[in-house]
Amino acid sequence: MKDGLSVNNQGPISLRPEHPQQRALSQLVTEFDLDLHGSADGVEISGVSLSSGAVEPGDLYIGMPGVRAHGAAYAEQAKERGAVAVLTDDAGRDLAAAAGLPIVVVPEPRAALGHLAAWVYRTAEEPPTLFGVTGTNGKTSVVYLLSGMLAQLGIVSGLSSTAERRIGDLAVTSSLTTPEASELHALLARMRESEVRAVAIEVSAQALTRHRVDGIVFDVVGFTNLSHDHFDDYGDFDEYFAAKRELFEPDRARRGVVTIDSEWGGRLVEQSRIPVTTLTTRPEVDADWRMTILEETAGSTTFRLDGPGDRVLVTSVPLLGWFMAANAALAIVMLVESGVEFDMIAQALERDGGIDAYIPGRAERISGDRGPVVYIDYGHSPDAFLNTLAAIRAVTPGRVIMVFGADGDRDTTKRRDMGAIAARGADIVVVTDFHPRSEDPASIRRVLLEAAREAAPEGELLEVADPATAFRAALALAGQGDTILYAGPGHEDYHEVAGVKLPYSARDDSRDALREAGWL
Ligand SMILES: CC(=O)N[C@H]1[C@@H](OP(=O)(O)OP(=O)(O)OC[C@H]2O[C@@H](n3ccc(=O)[nH]c3=O)[C@H](O)[C@@H]2O)O[C@H](CO)[C@@H](O)[C@@H]1O[C@H](C)C(=O)N[C@@H](C)C(=O)N[C@H](CCC(=O)O)C(=O)O
Ligand SMILES: Nc1ncnc2c1ncn2[C@@H]1O[C@H](COP(=O)(O)OP(=O)(O)OP(=O)(O)O)[C@@H](O)[C@H]1O
Repeated sequence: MKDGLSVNNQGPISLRPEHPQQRALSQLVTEFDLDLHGSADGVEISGVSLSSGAVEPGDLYIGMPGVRAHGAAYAEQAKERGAVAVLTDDAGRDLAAAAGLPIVVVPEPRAALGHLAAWVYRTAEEPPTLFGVTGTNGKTSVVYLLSGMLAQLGIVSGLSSTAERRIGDLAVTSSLTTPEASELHALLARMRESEVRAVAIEVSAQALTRHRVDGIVFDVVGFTNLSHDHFDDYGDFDEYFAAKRELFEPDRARRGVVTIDSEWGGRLVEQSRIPVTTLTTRPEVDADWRMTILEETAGSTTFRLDGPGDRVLVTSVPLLGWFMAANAALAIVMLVESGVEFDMIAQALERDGGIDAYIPGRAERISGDRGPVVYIDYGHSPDAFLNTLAAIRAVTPGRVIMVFGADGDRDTTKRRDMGAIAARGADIVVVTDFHPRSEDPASIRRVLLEAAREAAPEGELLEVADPATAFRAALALAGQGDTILYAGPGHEDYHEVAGVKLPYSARDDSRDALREAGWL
């Protein structure tokens, strides 16, 4: 494949090693004491894939049971693309038989995948410094802030986030927040080829529940916060928290940094079984590290970080909102916990006049010097709305206009809170569609509109189904001094309606709208 990029028919391109090493299937079977059917003689594996469309020659194809299909049913397709063996469960053995490849049977392929992929790609041998970030909001931001500061420190780094997987200038768009373990270990192997010395990885609750980070021991893990999201996957806060807490276990990480602004941070410190350092942004909370906001503007946030042993640093992030400073502080403490000298960090940031980081689609300002300020954001939870709206209000002399929707086929219980928070925090609310997927878009809008109307009966409320038209409606109402927050689409380049991904980039289209209006 061109430049070592592989095409996956179920998602975007993924990064795999350009010079894969071969390992004998027989050795894998012995090392993991696996149940082999067929002969492993002379079979050499050079990669692992769980999607038939992403298989490359030499791959071990993982036939995994899924929600819609059993992956073993695609074993013949995998063979056509060059798979040399199949790993599946009991139910998959017969399904995969027609491919005529050696079959390894394990009770639960997903649970075996991480460790097998680590072995095939040799990612446990001399790994780079590994940072993992979890929490409801702020993961992507912390990962980019870590990556930005690592570059400022002269350390070659890579990252895996909801937006992109990135190695230096090479970036591919992500489909999942945390990739499946086969893809993650392939990415790490590719990073090793590029002599990456540190990697920042966003770890979702689903990744922990679904074994996507198995086979990895993080050097430092960080926790941002926990608020209402993903109650479709986890029944309540306790279950959701328990999934995230997994990252703070000795088999997953060596040290942790926990933001203890919320009750959940405190609980994590109590329950964590690895050594943790604490961070707060709240004056009344006692913690090892403290972040204090010094100045907030529309384009940057200046803060002070105080740590043990009279360590003090004053710096800024080129991003909106106290929470971005909190994310930056977390990233700095994670660097310190990984062994980087605090003074070196302070010197690099002072030399460069602050933290150098660009985060695609996170409160990203797309407007120019004239006209309303416009931010495109990825926030899609009540807490993200609350924080971003408060940050915008603090720097907006005029009116705050918010455009948003709620995604279909995802946690429906957060919608009313999203509608109410938007109506209370903005002067004008424009409810639009945002990935309705298989749901009726009008019903989603109705819930948001009703909640918004109840929360702010006097507020100005518009309903515009089409996102591009909705943004233009907001822009028509905005002038100099006003701010538009378009929350939801962030970095994304599609709008998913009834199972079809239609091309739509809120960033590009909204820039076009600003041009049409003469503001750019
Ligand atoms: C509910 C869930 O976790 N689904 C994941 C699951 O899909 P599935 O069970 O439906 O798979 P399936 O379609 O039945 O197929 C079964 C198997 O056959 C394989 N197959 C299928 C068809 C084919 O032609 N060839 C083939 O090989 C598939 O690769 C799969 O291994 O396995 C797929 C392959 O890895 C994942 O992409 C998919 O994640 C979906 C897209 C998803 O939305 N997951 C969400 C819940 C998620 O993980 N989100 C978190 C958090 C995000 C956040 O913080 O906001 C994340 O980390 O992204
Ligand atoms: N520390 C924080 N506390 C509260 N809200 C935050 C914080 N950091 C970011 N946010 C809000 O959440 C939005 C999403 O940020 P970010 O993408 O970094 O989070 P995330 O955890 O990666 O979410 P996802 O996994 O869905 O991408 C931001 O645009 C902002 O509105």
